[in-house]
Amino acid sequence: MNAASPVLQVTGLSIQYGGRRVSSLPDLSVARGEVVAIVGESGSGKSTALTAILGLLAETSADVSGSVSVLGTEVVGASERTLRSLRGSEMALVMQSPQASLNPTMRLGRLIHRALRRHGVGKAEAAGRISDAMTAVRLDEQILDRYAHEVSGGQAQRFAIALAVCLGAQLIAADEPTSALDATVQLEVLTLIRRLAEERRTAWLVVAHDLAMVSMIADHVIVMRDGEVVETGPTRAVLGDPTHEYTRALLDAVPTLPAGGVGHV
Ligand SMILES: Nc1ncnc2c1ncn2[C@@H]1O[C@H](COP(=O)(O)OP(=O)(O)OP(=O)(O)O)[C@@H](O)[C@H]1O
Repeated sequence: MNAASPVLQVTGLSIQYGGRRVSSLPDLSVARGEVVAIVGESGSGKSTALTAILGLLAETSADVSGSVSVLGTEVVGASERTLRSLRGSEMALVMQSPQASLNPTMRLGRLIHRALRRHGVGKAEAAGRISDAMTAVRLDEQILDRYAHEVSGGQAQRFAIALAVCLGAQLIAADEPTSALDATVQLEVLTLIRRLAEERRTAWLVVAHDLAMVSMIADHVIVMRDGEVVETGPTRAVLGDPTHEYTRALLDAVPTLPAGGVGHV
């Protein structure tokens, strides 16, 4: 692996249930500092692709073929041990509903300390890492004394991202990371994603159905329909001048794109 190698390289990924192909990604790479979005209507196969990339379909009835390489380690067919070592320290998942993804019985501080301990980070180093991650996501450390239900949705989502940053994840996969949040908080989380990509060189793979959001943060976009990629390319090109009628229909369904058209937050 050299610095220019992509963090994530997907080739010929196909996921079937009972012989029916529900998702496929022929070719996808995400480099350091890059945000790639997968868009499409409900049921187009976005989340299935994301979960396969994270190795989360390994113990299910899904038939996964192709190759998913995260920092040079193959995910498809990998042992649970290999997947465990990748999760957290190399790749992390940020879910749609942050509060639901955080253990409700633990204060956030205990939760983050426990995650670090599980990844072999000692107490002395943990304090520095937590403080650095909380600064990165602009959260006050006082929040660590609270439980997940005692913080706002936006704070919980920032905390979920802080957890990934703290563990050193270089690839963060996010499934609809802002759709459970209200509009102003959505913008804050989008700005955070973009900033972490730029400042920390984190690679992001974001599943979304909201094209306005995608236009604000993504460098590249992949448009999926019925389990197949119909269009892919730089965000400005795909959303600014779509070649496929399905992409055009998705764009037509967006009530308002931000003034000035596509561009980063
Ligand atoms: N465990 C499963 N068994 C059988 N089919 C499944 C399973 N999980 C997902 N599917 C099917 O795979 C297809 C793609 O679903 P997926 O959740 O990936 O779509 P999506 O684009 O992420 O949609 P949404 O935005 O609603 O989450 C759907 O037709 C779904 O019914």
